Amino acid sequence: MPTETVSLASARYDILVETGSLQRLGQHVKIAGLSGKAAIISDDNVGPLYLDTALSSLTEAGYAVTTHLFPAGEASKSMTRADELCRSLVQAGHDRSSFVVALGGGVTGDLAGFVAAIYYRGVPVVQVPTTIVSQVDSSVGGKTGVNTPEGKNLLGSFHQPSLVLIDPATLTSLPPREYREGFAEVIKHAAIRDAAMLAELEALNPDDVPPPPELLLRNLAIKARIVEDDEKETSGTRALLNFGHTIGHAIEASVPYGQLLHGEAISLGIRSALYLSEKHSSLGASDRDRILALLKQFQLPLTLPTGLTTSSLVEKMNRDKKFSGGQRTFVLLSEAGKAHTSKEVTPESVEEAIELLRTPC
Ligand SMILES: NC(=O)c1ccc[n+]([C@@H]2O[C@H](COP(=O)([O-])OP(=O)(O)OC[C@H]3O[C@@H](n4cnc5c(N)ncnc54)[C@H](O)[C@@H]3O)[C@@H](O)[C@H]2O)c1
Ligand SMILES: O=C(O)C(=O)C[C@@H](O)[C@H](O)[C@H](O)COP(=O)(O)O
Ligand SMILES: [Zn+2]
Repeated sequence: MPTETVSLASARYDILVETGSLQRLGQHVKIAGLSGKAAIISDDNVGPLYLDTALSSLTEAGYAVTTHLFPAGEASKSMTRADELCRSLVQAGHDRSSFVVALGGGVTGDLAGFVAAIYYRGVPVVQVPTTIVSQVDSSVGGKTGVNTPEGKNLLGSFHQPSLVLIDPATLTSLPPREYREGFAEVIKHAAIRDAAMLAELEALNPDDVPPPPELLLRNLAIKARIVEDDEKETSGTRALLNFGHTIGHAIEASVPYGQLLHGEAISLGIRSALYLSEKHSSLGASDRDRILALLKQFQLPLTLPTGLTTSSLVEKMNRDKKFSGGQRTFVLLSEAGKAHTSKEVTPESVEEAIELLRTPC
């Protein structure tokens, strides 16, 4: 089976990508060495579609399984839902020998991963991602957590999965908007590390679902290598995965959670980050236009929703986890495929980069 392995000082795990692999979840979990009772956490869109398959496969492999559903959507990435899920696991008799299976998109992966990170001070988690965002990005690397009204992912923990099992066939049930939003992260990976992949994405028809499994595998491998370099975002390499997120997260958190999908907010953030890259790094207009054209190809938004003031976005942005001790760090491109962090971006440029989003593209 096409596999990537993530090797960290603290953990080593496989990412398996194969059509139909959800039916063999139990076997793969066994090979990964997990024992104990399984708690599958999923949302109420994904549950009705894939819970039976996951449950049967784990049961056939000899696992006792309980299931825990929560309401779909970004608003569920909250401490309240994490608390409810933890209590539901306690009530279902899970103890330190249990493990969590996160079955769903990035919201499920982040929330269930966070539950696993804190449950009885930590139990293993298996990530079974079912969206583009989660298959190429959120299931890999161990960032788990929840939002607060003040900002995205402000509470959380690094908790690496024991296994990531990707079944690209699950993407066929995604509504078109939820399918396309994921390409913001796919394009981000190519933009920061692999200019050649931009051409492959240009050749992709957004209506051909699912995308080639090998493209998913190579795209998530970009993230896996960065995480191996800097697991906990301490040296600066992992911060590159935040390209487009500084302003993007501020926008996402400034409208009611879920109004803008994560990838849609990141598309806006990428437009701003391209502007800053031209102004404060060496990004050329042709690379900028190529990346903007790709975002358009996947019908991602490039203009701000109405009613957001620049000052309120700047205020939200100042809580970004890359900013500390009064130092503002941005991720810029020097050219397509090459990213770096910079502390040179001025407040005036940030305001311009936000104002730009009020103009058509
Ligand atoms: N931890 C990380 O490194 C990381 C990376 C990227 C994004 N994220 C987080 O991921 C979240 C966004 O993830 P997302 O875009 O997958 O959102 P999501 O999990 O909310 O999924 C989007 C929608 O699609 C539905 N859905 C999921 N899979 C489906 C399927 N196969 N068929 C039909 N419907 C399906 C969901 O129920 C939901 O309504 C954000 O909270 C973001 O912050 C985290
Ligand atoms: O894994 C990472 O590191 C990323 O930055 C990936 C991002 O796509 C993702 O949205 C992540 O959750 C953002 O991290 P945060 O630390 O800014 O919350
Ligand atoms: Zn993201």
